[in-house]
Amino acid sequence: MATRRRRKPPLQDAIEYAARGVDKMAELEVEYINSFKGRGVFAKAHFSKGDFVVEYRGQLINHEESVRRRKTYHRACTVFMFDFQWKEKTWCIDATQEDGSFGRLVNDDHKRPNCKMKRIITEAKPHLCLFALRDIQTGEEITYNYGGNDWPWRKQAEEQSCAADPCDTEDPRTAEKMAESPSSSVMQAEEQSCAADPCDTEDPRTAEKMAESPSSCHAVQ
Ligand SMILES: C[S@@+](CC[C@H](N)C(=O)[O-])C[C@H]1O[C@@H](n2cnc3c(N)ncnc32)[C@H](O)[C@@H]1O
Repeated sequence: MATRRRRKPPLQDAIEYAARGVDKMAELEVEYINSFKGRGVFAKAHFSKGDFVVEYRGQLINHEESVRRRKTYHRACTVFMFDFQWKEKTWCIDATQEDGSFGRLVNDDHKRPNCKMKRIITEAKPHLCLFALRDIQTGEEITYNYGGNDWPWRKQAEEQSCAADPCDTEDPRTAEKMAESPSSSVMQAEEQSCAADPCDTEDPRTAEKMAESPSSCHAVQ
């Protein structure tokens, strides 16, 4: 009789990947989509609702340092800086470096995202991880809602979908709109809790650390 492999609790899975600093290479791939969206991350395997998908990896820096860096970076790069709350302070994952990691290449979908960004704590450090909001089929693009409402590409995507010619030609307005983009990210991360997924078994280290942090959602505004 065939035995079904027991699914690893998603929080435990995320903690292990975060500790190793690697991505799910067998289950994810990066593809170039078009000149409007750039690259994106796609599922090479099925993900079940609640699964850990990928970490938004980068340098963990404090608020002062993120303010300083934002002044020096090109504005288009600041979209790779993800602010979040931890221990009643604002922190930032700076993923501006092209380091080959997948999380930084996940695109925004504010209408029908298939993942949600959550904060986990392991080894006394916060990590931002994407978890599946629903089952994700092989071939689907991994997306999450960056939050906010004024990301330039959202308006442009609507304009494009109304346009008669949907062909993929470079739009000079993109660069302009990117330059107008907000200088600080308004993406959102909430804490991954075991209650969110009844399949999770509690990691004592994490639970302990999570208890230290505020229990509310971590809206980044
Ligand atoms: C964090 S990066 C994501 C990876 C990016 N696509 C790339 O190739 O480097 C965010 C950038 O991706 C693009 N992007 C993200 N979501 C998008 C969407 N839904 N439609 C169009 N462009 C999007 C925007 O240019 C944005 O500045």
